[in-house]
Amino acid sequence: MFEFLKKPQPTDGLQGRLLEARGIGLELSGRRILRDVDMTVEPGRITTIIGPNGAGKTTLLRILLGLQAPTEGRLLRRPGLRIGYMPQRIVVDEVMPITVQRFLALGGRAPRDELRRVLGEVGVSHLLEQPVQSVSGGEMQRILLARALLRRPHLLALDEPAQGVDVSGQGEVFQLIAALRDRYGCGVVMVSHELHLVMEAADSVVCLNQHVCCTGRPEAVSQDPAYLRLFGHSIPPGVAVYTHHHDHRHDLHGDVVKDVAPDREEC
Ligand SMILES: Nc1ncnc2c1ncn2[C@@H]1O[C@H](COP(=O)(O)OP(=O)(O)OP(=O)(O)O)[C@@H](O)[C@H]1O
Repeated sequence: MFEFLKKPQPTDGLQGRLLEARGIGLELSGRRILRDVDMTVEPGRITTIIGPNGAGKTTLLRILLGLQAPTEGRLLRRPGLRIGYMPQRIVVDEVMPITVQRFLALGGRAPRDELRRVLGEVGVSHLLEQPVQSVSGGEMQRILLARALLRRPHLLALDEPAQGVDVSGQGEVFQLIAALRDRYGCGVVMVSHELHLVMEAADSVVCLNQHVCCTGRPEAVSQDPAYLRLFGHSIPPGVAVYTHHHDHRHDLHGDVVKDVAPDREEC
């Protein structure tokens, strides 16, 4: 944990929110990663960060969680906030096979009943004794989600929770997240590329491209000119458009879409 989070964090003006970022910026090795980002995360609401590849979404999430120190701005956190974090990827040792039970217990003490409970909540309690190396990509996402629930979080922070899940299963993952939010009464902050599902499932959307291009309710964001410039279909062929996961290249009107971010200054 970084020193700046060990110091008492200012909580003035949080007004019931779980987290608030004010003017957050990050420069690494002389390169601007984020600038002047304001956003809030509220209890009982799903806030989703979207944006093109390299927009700084994962980095912003890590800053919100205190895993990365910003170089500018202030972060306000509710005192005693318990966070369950599901990272974008996790390295599983192929040489030392461990069961799902052992894997979930790595973070600390957790009774077997508790492990079974969280796995049950995400629909994979049958995997408890299975080697973690043998589970499918979609099952692994659920196991990581279960791991994030172990601390009975006030805030669930999810980095691409539907990554590696086939299209038909992605909707189920989003429904599951909404159900967990209802069950735990927690806030959710997540990063996602599944724009169609985000627009259905989020209470609030932050469209990021180094800075906040637009933010608000999904209906408003999906009509915003900045959003349409980044993701819209009215963009001429050949202009970079991001509608899905970064490994996918999209063919717009026969033109290969380039895998580079659009003009960052203008979103
Ligand atoms: N530790 C680091 N040192 C230098 N540059 C970094 C570091 N971490 C991230 N970056 C850069 O910051 C930018 C934002 O990365 P980040 O992973 O936050 O983007 P993202 O929006 O989550 O992208 P994606 O959609 O591809 O996952 C990238 O250009 C990345 O190379």
